[in-house]
Amino acid sequence: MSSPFTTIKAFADRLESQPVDSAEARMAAAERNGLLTKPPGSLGRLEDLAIWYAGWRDDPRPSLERIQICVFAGNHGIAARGVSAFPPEVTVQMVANFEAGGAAINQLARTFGAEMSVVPLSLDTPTRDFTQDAAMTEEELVEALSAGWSAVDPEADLFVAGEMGIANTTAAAAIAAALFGGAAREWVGRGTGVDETGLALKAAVIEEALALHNAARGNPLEVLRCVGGREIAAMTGAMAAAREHRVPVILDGFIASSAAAVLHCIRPTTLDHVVAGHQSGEAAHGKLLGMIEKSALLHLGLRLGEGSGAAVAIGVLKAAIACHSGMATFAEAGVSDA
Ligand SMILES: Cc1cc2ncn([C@H]3O[C@H](COP(=O)(O)O)[C@@H](O)[C@H]3O)c2cc1C
Ligand SMILES: O=C(O)c1cccnc1
Repeated sequence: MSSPFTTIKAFADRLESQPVDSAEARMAAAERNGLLTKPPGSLGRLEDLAIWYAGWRDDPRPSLERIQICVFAGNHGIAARGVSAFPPEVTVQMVANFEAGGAAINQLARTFGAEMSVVPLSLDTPTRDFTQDAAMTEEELVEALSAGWSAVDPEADLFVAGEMGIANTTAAAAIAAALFGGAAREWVGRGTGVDETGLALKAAVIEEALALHNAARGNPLEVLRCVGGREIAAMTGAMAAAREHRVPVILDGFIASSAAAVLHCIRPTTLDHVVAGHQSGEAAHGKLLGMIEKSALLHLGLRLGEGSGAAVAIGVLKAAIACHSGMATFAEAGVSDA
């Protein structure tokens, strides 16, 4: 499927009129939840998850059959500043690993019954070093948003966006700092494992970028263009497309959350179809989730990306839906109600 926009403005306009969930299905699911053979509220967040999912699928007794994980890959000019513990050629090497089935996300996709695809985005042309120039031109941003948009299967019943891009925790932290303010130091983390000097370098690089791109602040898509990356923009486009098709999304870690934050800052309701799968070990992820008003399902200390934390959370959503749609009601089971 191709994307329905060819300009940044047309993408932004598209966000103005996106569908909402089915209140009828959501309310019917809440009613069903109250009839199931368990003390009220005893399945905790699983109950909320099933009801949320039912609303987006327009089905009070939904199932989860067609799960899509899409891993977007991009290269970053900022990698040349030494902000990652790994060299930039790892991005393309990991793409080959995804294609061969050898990465963590391959195993998780198989474990949770998801279809996984990889979308490399102009890997031979890294974004520009955003301390010197905007990371992307307008055309490049539109191309990346479109690639993400087009990657979403409208027939999927759940979508996860993952990413691979050496140095992208620096881009994600720059986006977060530009959108939400605060010192760069508060938004940086160790990514692939940089030391204290590396952390200080990341913060310094981001401060330089914020000074250069100060005019972009207040315009979330311009922030994405100036300090983001192709795979991050693709995740933004994909999450918006999922909303267009009423496909619920499980959000991955810090980098995916920076892509989601762009949508949140355009309008917070653009993330109503999104649930946070996990809180990653990247230092500022908890703070970023707070900014986008999401509370993570899992806290496992993962700090990988690739969609891995979201993939593990698919298991939680499956558990929620299995209970909600499969359990007997008090009347059906002949169990005495309170
Ligand atoms: C082998 C390998 C596999 C990965 N899979 C995801 N990432 C993760 O690490 C990168 C972000 O960290 P930084 O900003 O420090 O470069 C991203 O590619 C992210 O997806 C990986 C990193 C490596 C080295
Ligand atoms: O939270 C993430 O997305 C993350 C953290 C560290 C490295 N790569 C990704």
